[in-house]
Amino acid sequence: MSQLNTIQKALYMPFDRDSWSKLRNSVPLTLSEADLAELRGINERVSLDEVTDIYLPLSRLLNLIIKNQQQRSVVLNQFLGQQPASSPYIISIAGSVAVGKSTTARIMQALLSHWPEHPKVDLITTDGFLYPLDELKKRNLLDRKGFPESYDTKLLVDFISAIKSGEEEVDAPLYSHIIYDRLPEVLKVRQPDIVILEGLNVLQTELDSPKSRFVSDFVDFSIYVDADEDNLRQWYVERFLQFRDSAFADPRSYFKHFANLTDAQATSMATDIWDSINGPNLTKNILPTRERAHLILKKGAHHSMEQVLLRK
Ligand SMILES: Nc1ncnc2c1ncn2[C@@H]1O[C@H](COP(=O)(O)OP(=O)(O)O)[C@@H](O)[C@H]1O
Ligand SMILES: CC(C)(COP(=O)(O)O)[C@@H](O)C(=O)NCCC(=O)O
Repeated sequence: MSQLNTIQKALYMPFDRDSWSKLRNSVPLTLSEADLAELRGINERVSLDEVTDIYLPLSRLLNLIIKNQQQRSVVLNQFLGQQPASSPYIISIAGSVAVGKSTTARIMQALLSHWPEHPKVDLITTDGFLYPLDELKKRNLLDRKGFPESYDTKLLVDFISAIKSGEEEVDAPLYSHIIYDRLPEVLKVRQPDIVILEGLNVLQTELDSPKSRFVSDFVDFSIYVDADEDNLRQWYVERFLQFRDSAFADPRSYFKHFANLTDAQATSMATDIWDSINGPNLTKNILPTRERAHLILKKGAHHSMEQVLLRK
């Protein structure tokens, strides 16, 4: 198990995989292998053991926390003599590029929506809030994608505020890794019970004005998916090689000229992108937000979760 740093010792209770998995307390395994196949994202490596050992206890914990929140609304009802306005429960998932945020988010979405209450769970990714490609070019930010200044943070904060206010319908902008740009269509968010907001920037507080609000002001429970940089670089390179064989081969792909790279060329290009953009962004802007999360999931080699830190 990794050693805790000083701040982690102060704030978190650590669990190794074995002790965390026991906290599942017989939650039924609600996903079949067939369901899992849908969730595996780009490569098919998520194991059923990972879901049982890590994600089912997490689903149980969130179920208890959310039920507790509902109790609070019963208390408020008694106090006010009227039902308080309803608003969705917001879970955020942060972490480096290629750590597996979107895979984690999709597993959580599936598990949470399988609860007996069948909550409506919407998944939003913050890449939709990157400035459109033309705007990034205008601002000379093409080499800074993923850095705080590459996001329209005001749009993101206004969006999450509208969702939390319980507005009937809110539009979420969508990003495409194929065209490397915002899509013309939007996702209509219509009063879900739970929202999972996934992105490397969800715990960040760098905004333009001191009066600004942060995404975290609207988030009820935050998760940081953590891994050592050597693993992250390797997963980034592996995903780049997979993209070369799939997404880059799409004629609409912004990177279609990469489709014919040899393994060695693609590996060297992905390593360069990591070392010049995603690695520095991790060190400067993402990793420093880790200890703001309510829960840290620490992955070891092969995406296997080896430690869970839960806020005391
Ligand atoms: N639990 C997992 N087991 C195996 N592979 C995984 C797992 N989570 C993610 N991956 C793989 O790691 C890479 C990055 O995952 P992804 O979810 O796209 O990351 P992010 O959204 O953080 O950029 C992808 O190739 C994905 O298939
Ligand atoms: C769009 C992103 C900032 C989002 O990160 P992700 O959702 O993959 O974690 C990232 O995938 C990205 O494009 N980074 C810039 C350098 C690169 O092409 O990887």
